[in-house]
Amino acid sequence: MKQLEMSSSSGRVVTTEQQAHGNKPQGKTPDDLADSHQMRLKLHEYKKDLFSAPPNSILIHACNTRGVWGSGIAAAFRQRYPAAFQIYRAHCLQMHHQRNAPVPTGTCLLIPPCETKTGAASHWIGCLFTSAKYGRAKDTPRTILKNTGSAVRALLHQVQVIRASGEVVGQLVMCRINSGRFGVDWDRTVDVLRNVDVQEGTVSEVEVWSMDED
Ligand SMILES: Nc1ncnc2c1ncn2[C@@H]1O[C@H](COP(=O)(O)OP(=O)(O)OC[C@H]2O[C@H](OP(=O)(O)O)[C@H](O)[C@@H]2O)[C@@H](O)[C@H]1O
Repeated sequence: MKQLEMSSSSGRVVTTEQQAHGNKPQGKTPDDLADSHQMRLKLHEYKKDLFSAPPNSILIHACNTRGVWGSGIAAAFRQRYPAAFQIYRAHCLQMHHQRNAPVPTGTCLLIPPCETKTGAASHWIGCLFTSAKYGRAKDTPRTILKNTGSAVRALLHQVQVIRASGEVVGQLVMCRINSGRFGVDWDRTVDVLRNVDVQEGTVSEVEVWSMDED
């Protein structure tokens, strides 16, 4: 069940899941107090073209684990970043094995700027594996949302490690992941993203750039 935070009459924050199960704790437990101090990922939404992000930004999109950037924004990525596509494809088809050991969903592949064509943008590309397959065989919205939380946590961790190594990694810029071909309402993905826990002093903000009409 979707966990929506809502205030009870006593002012304590409970979840719809607790309500559904008649679980009505009386006061704040130590876990609750720790949780209330937990920082969450901040999202800032803009009406902008993702591909116009500044050099070294990380452009983030949702991917299947089958090595296909076939349509939607993935196809635009394949056209603009053919070298990055080859890295994604090798990750899916050579580093992993489709049948025996596919790329685990809920993980992320972060591809450094690698295009050599004159004029190519120097963007990192963050591939969030939110569904195993694509098209009619895509995962259910519930599974895609679960995978999204894990994949974003994995991405934030990778960015932190890379920055610590001294590499230049700019801002994180995401499209409205899952909201097109994967068929998940954008608002549901926003709920998941806003619940991703972050640590102080680490990456804690993501910009969403989309040209979609609201
Ligand atoms: N050309 C373009 N330029 C700029 N923005 C564009 C655009 N085209 C669409 N958008 C927007 O980008 C957001 C996400 O919409 P998308 O449908 O792309 O992605 P998604 O995350 O739901 O699904 C991922 C699966 O889509 C593909 O599937 P296939 O392989 O073909 O099966 C992949 O491979 C994955 O597997 C929405 O806001 C769209 O308005």
